[in-house]
Amino acid sequence: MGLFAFFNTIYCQVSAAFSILLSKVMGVFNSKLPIDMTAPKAQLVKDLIKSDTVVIFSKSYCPYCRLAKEVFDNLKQKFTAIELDQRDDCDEIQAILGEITGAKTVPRVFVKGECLGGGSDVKALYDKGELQKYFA
Ligand SMILES: N[C@@H](CCC(=O)N[C@@H](CS)C(=O)NCC(=O)O)C(=O)O
Repeated sequence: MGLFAFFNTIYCQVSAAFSILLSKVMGVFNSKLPIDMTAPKAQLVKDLIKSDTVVIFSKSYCPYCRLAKEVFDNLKQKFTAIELDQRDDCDEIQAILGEITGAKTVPRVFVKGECLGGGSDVKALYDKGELQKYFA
């Protein structure tokens, strides 16, 4: 692993830990931030999930997102990546993904509309030969 990738991974781990900590702290004051799943933004996320066989909600600098993309590249399976860090509605979409999947971290990987989890989850499924079954 190169120096940049190493620090990138550390940065991602810290930002993921910070976001989990923040959500726990918020939880003390506000049991759950309201997310309107009937709002147009939630509908947009649902439409994006259905927009391709494989949809990856990603951040362009995230090593786990790169891992997920590599897995699908290895399978020669095309995917749509939505780079949330390049959008103004990044936080809003992550909150909605949190509501839908139970986690707000990136990547959030969907295959045929089903959330398979994050980068490590997809890699584990690939290593076990289970991911391949979705495209058989
Ligand atoms: N085990 C998870 C780790 C994912 C993770 O730590 N992602 C970081 C970015 S690299 C994250 O979501 N940080 C919080 C954020 O960006 O909002 C996976 O494999 O997907």
